[in-house]
Amino acid sequence: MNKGEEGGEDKEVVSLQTLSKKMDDFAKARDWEKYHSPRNLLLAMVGEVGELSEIFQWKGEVARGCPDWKEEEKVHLGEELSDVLLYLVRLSDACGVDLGKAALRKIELNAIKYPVPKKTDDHCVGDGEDSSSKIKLNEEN
Ligand SMILES: Nc1ccn([C@H]2C[C@H](O)[C@@H](COP(=O)(O)OP(=O)(O)OP(=O)(O)O)O2)c(=O)n1
Repeated sequence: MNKGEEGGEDKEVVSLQTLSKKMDDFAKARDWEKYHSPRNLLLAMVGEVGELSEIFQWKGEVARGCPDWKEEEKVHLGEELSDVLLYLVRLSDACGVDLGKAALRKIELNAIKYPVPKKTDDHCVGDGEDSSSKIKLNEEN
């Protein structure tokens, strides 16, 4: 773990490598590596996504930042998000995929697929054209 360069002492940057190493140590110490096959890890992760979904089930729309949630609900949310992330990191390792590198590459691909609208397209907002024509303009680029 590294301290954030600009943050204070409490701003720790947690790397994917740190999580990966800790999961590896956790599994080795318990002799659980034999259970951590790609398929098992995928199923475990999907199970945790289900547990994460349960937290949101029947709540209706939730505002960004979950401002109305009780502290214990936020703690529970953090636990379920962590379970998903930890299994995802472990699954990537089990498949020989460098998740950090793959994710950075994917962000670049996303930016190519969904380019930022050109400034000339933006002027149509408030120029009397509706938003559907703006979307059309963007799609033509
Ligand atoms: N074979 C296992 C079992 C657990 N874990 C780790 C990864 C997860 O972070 C967490 C999952 O533990 P549980 O299966 O006990 O799931 P929960 O913590 O969600 O508990 P519960 O399902 O009782 O709410 O433990 C693991 O690496 N390998």
